[in-house]
Amino acid sequence: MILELDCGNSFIKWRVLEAGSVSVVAEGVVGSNIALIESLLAAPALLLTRCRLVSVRALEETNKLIEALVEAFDVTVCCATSAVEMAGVRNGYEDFERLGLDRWLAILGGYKLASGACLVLDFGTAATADFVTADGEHLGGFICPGMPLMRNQLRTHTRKIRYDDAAAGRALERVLPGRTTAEAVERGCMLMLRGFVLTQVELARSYWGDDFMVFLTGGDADLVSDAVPQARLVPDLVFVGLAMACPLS
Ligand SMILES: Nc1ncnc2c1ncn2[C@@H]1O[C@H](COP(=O)(O)OP(=O)(O)O)[C@@H](O)[C@H]1O
Ligand SMILES: CC(C)(COP(=O)(O)O)[C@@H](O)C(=O)NCCC(=O)O
Ligand SMILES: [K+]
Repeated sequence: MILELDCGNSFIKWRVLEAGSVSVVAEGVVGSNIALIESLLAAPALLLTRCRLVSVRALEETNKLIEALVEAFDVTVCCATSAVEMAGVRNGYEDFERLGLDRWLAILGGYKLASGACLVLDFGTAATADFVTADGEHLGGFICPGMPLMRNQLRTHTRKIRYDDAAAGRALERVLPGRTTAEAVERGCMLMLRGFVLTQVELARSYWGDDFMVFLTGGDADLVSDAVPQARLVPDLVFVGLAMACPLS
């Protein structure tokens, strides 16, 4: 079985595939290396032989995780790395290694699924947008704070914005003007993200007319999906690209 990991700034997304197949045997989201190992040990009947991973974390942190995986499961690990060009896509960054690896993999996945021009939007700790033309030219993209960063900035830089997670969860059931602090902040930040999305779609339309696909991914993608009904919500888009960057024969 193959262990796949997407190590973002806030969470590690993991899943296990049957070797030589696309069927997902187990999956989860965890907050730390230790929690990952514990979840994998707790999952029944996993026979891990290989692992592929992408990380936007510091090298030292990623290496610690790899060591822990090798020690616990004796897996062979393949780490996705940057490239100037892959699967028909040319990295648009001046310095290709500076483009976040999660973005690069989501771009590869999006271009493959679209077979044409695409706009890839990822809503994690940060929110990112990336533009790829029909002939595989990555034009670059945009980065702004995602939902967790926006709400935490308000909580830590004001005296009176304080509310708990339960109130935050309830607040997002509707988008009427907020009548509590939780509602006002949670809905305000969500509308910021939706505004970001609409701006990106407008830009893509100015380049390509209606001839492009929009992909939404990342843990908070469902918060914006109503704003772009034409978009495809692909929660595992980074994993699609990961399989392309780390083929395991
Ligand atoms: N099962 C889940 N576990 C944790 N966070 C989740 C989950 N589903 C959605 N989220 C949301 O996803 C966001 C984090 O997105 P993610 O793509 O994992 O970020 P990153 O890649 O930066 O670690 C959080 O704001 C959280 O509210
Ligand atoms: C933009 C990101 C912080 C997004 O990370 P995430 O929200 O998925 O944890 C990450 O892709 C990154 O660290 N990129 C390097 C800078 C860049 O892409 O220009
Ligand atoms: K991510």
